[in-house]
Amino acid sequence: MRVATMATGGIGGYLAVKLTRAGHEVAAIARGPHLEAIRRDGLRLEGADGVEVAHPWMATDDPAEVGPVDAIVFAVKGDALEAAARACLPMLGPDTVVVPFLNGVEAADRLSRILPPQHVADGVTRVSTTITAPGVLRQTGTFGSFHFGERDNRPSARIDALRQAIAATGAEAPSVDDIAAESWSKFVLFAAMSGVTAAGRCTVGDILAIPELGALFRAAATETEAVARARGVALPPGIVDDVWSFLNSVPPGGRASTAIDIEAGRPIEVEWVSGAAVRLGAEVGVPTPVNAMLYALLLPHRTGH
Ligand SMILES: NC(=O)C1=CN([C@@H]2O[C@H](COP(=O)(O)OP(=O)(O)OC[C@H]3O[C@@H](n4cnc5c(N)ncnc54)[C@H](OP(=O)(O)O)[C@@H]3O)[C@@H](O)[C@H]2O)C=CC1
Ligand SMILES: CC(C)(CO)C(=O)C(=O)O
Repeated sequence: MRVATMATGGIGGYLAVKLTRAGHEVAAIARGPHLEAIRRDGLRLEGADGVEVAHPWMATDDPAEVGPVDAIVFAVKGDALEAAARACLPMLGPDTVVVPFLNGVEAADRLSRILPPQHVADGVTRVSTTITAPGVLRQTGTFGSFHFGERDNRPSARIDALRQAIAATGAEAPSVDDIAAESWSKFVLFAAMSGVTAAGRCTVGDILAIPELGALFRAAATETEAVARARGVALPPGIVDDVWSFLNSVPPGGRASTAIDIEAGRPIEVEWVSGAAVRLGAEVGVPTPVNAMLYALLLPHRTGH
């Protein structure tokens, strides 16, 4: 397949390495020193499968050089979505699928305001990866799953092709019956994990070990579950217990990417995570006081330092 990663950070870079090494033509969209390093040395992933280096088919900051691709793995931070989406336009062919893996539940709607909606699918990932130096990515833990589908859940050859390509690399890419339920299930986890680990400057191990923090996490997750159900999302029963169980698969020192970003002084996605839980709850009359408190505590750090 010909796949573009817009862009080639933690998520896009992880898939760029895996798909390139599996023989696919990957156009890695990146910029600045990160792009220079990828061009010079390739992209290095230090992770669950050891050290893997890949030299993508193309590495560029100009999507017009790439031309139409089969699929775009769309993974930039929430605040960068609009500009990155506009930059994707030259890579759209007649049946190109754009799969967003951003945290939060609003990326597909936001993309559909910029790209022709028939190109936009929806997706969610559970993996923990970060850029540690130009051209270098580090994965924390061993989990790595990618769940995606057409927004109306119809069968789709283009989704199946990308799913098979990712699954063949050893990452999990199961078929998805209800992508909205999948996205919101991750959001129930992530809004709580992001809010608590970033605002509390703590780890998943702390959440599991300190009953007061565990209760805060569960209260935040319970609110987000209520928001989802009020919006008509068919979440599985016991979702808060499920996300609690997921915490046990994260290494004790693990944190949400929001917490890693805040510590590094980078902008954080608070508007699209805790802020979205509050905003989307208010739209359907569901109070979210715990998420509102976490949102308020994180707002001063929104733009990094
Ligand atoms: N990393 C993780 O473990 C997980 C992340 N997610 C979500 O995935 C999304 C992406 O996160 P992640 O991969 O970590 O982000 P990163 O910050 O690692 O990567 C994003 C990259 O996009 C680049 N970029 C942004 N806009 C453009 C552009 N217009 N042209 C070229 N490059 C651009 C950034 O460059 P620059 O630095 O120059 O701005 C950066 O290198 C987020 O919503 C995140 O919450 C979800 C699950 C896990
Ligand atoms: C919680 C986690 C690690 C799961 O993939 C994540 O999404 C993030 O840190 O951004």
